[in-house]
Amino acid sequence: MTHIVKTKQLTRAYGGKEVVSNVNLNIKQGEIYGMLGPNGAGKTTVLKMITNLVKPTAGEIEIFGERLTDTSYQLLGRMGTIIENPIFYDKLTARENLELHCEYMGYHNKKSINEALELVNLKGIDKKAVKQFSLGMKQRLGIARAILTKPELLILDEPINGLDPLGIKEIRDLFVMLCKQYGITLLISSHILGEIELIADTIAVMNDGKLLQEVSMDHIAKQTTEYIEITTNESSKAAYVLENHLHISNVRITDAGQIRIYDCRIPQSELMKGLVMHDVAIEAVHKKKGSLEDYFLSILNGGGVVA
Ligand SMILES: Nc1ncnc2c1ncn2[C@@H]1O[C@H](COP(=O)(O)OP(=O)(O)OP(=O)(O)O)[C@@H](O)[C@H]1O
Repeated sequence: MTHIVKTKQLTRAYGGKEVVSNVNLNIKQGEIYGMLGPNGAGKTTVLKMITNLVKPTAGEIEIFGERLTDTSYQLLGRMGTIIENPIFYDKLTARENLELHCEYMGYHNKKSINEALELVNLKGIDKKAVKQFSLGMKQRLGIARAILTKPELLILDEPINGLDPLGIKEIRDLFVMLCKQYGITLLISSHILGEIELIADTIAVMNDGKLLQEVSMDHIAKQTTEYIEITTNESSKAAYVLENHLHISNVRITDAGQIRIYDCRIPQSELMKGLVMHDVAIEAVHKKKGSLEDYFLSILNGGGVVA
């Protein structure tokens, strides 16, 4: 599959300290690529390098198959971006802001303003001054501005910051639509897993300037392991019986005192029978699947999940 963005050993240092170290991203055409990591992980710096706002200390960036240089204006013209909070002329209306942007970009297709306003659901209030806009409306206007020139690649830094749940859903649906219907590749950063797990095709996990993992959501779905959870008031005794009498080795007691068995081949009826025979009172037995959150926490904590 063609890669829209590729970074090779991308590195940026400030005052001798690397805030992005040897990052290799591979963003495929037509996908939603989520960059996930806690505040300060280096996500914004990576996005700024990809959009030529910050120069790498070392490494290379390839966009649309071409190497990004100081003079890659054409490549940049094929992208739409929101890096940090979008800034507008507050006294001007939404439409006037978009008209100015078109002029600035040398893009003279006035029809696209209507289309963009419609896509982000701002058509009815395009004549309002931006200073009267809520944060969510400004965010949507930012997206309208970013898609105005019909970019092939949309780069959005924390686009869901500060939105309420309804606003988040609207924006999320918009992203999926832009990707699926318009074939736009989206690169989205976030520090909140829940914001991108529902839409991303691939996720890059960053921490402390490093890329810890680049992994497809399909792969993650297969990796999130199943386990059997037993609820009992006698967890130590239950664990002892499971290990020593039933010879099950992969047993863990959680902080909440529940027992987890990471081998789902053992029939639950057999487990219950064995425990009851050794006088362990059981309240419940369930088969469960590890959450995505567990998976990402294990990556951030240096867990051994390998893509
Ligand atoms: N211009 C700069 N000068 C010095 N340090 C900087 C500069 N820009 C970023 N940094 C530092 O680089 C590190 C990564 O910052 P960056 O903004 O890329 O992280 P982030 O993952 O986007 O987090 P956030 O969501 O908080 O923006 C931080 O420690 C930040 O303080």
